[in-house]
Amino acid sequence: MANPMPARAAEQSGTATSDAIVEVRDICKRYGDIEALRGINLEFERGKLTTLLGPSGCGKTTLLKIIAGLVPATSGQIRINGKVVTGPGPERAFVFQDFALMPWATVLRNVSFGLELKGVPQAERHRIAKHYISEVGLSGFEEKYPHELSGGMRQRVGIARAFSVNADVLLLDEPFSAVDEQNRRKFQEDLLQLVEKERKTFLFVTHSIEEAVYVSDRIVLLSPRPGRVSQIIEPNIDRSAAPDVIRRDKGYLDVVEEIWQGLRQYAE
Ligand SMILES: Nc1ncnc2c1ncn2[C@@H]1O[C@H](COP(=O)(O)OP(=O)(O)OP(=O)(O)O)[C@@H](O)[C@H]1O
Repeated sequence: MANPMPARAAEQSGTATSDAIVEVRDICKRYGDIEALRGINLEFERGKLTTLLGPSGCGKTTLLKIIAGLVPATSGQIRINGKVVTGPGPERAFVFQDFALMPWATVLRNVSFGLELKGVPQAERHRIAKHYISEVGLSGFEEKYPHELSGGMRQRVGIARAFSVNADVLLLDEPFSAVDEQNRRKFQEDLLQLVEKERKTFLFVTHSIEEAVYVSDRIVLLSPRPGRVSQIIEPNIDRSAAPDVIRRDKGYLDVVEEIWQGLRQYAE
């Protein structure tokens, strides 16, 4: 069911896709004396979900923020749809670890806020926001405030907000880290449905190998600091199978093990 590409072949295809929406070219990042990233070259294809995985501190969040235009690279270049990134832009939406919701605003206002900033008239932005609130399973919660929601529900608000602005690229930094395992699995299913339905490009950071293999078209393993691309794996999961069948599938488990072995060298 899961058929990982040999790392070398995948590495080549990982930097030679023709339909790349995001291009990362020779990115290096220093924070003072700390060298966080060194010589990162990657391309991200339209409509695919790529996960960044690697030891703590290897620069996953930094890379995501550089792509978002929230943090400048020390050297190198990011291109989105061929255009060089100089700051944040409407074609990219960042879903933060803590969701960054406005506590004083309702779910509806939070989800439609990006559209409000763009000057979209209220009726239109509420129509769009309600559509995505429903897509993430929060219909009926439009008038609730963030403190009235569980962590998982707040996460859904963050995702609905990212979808509402109709960004081509969604950058998700450990979006499921604050929710329990049951909800996490539900979100993984939701995420896969959204990837299929919306044809957006997803860049996803997680610490969970299982989660990465379950949701990703491609997994980029980064080495410890300074982060470099150490391996690219394409799990090739047959998503037509039921979730519990996939999670028990030998091919799926083999990819999980392969990645674990790849990362284990850094833990020892
Ligand atoms: N604003 C900053 N100023 C100084 N150093 C920073 C800053 N942000 C990150 N770093 C350092 O850069 C390195 C990479 O950090 P980053 O958060 O990108 O890693 P990460 O792989 O996302 O980590 P984790 O998995 O623990 O979330 C770390 O050593 C971190 O301490």
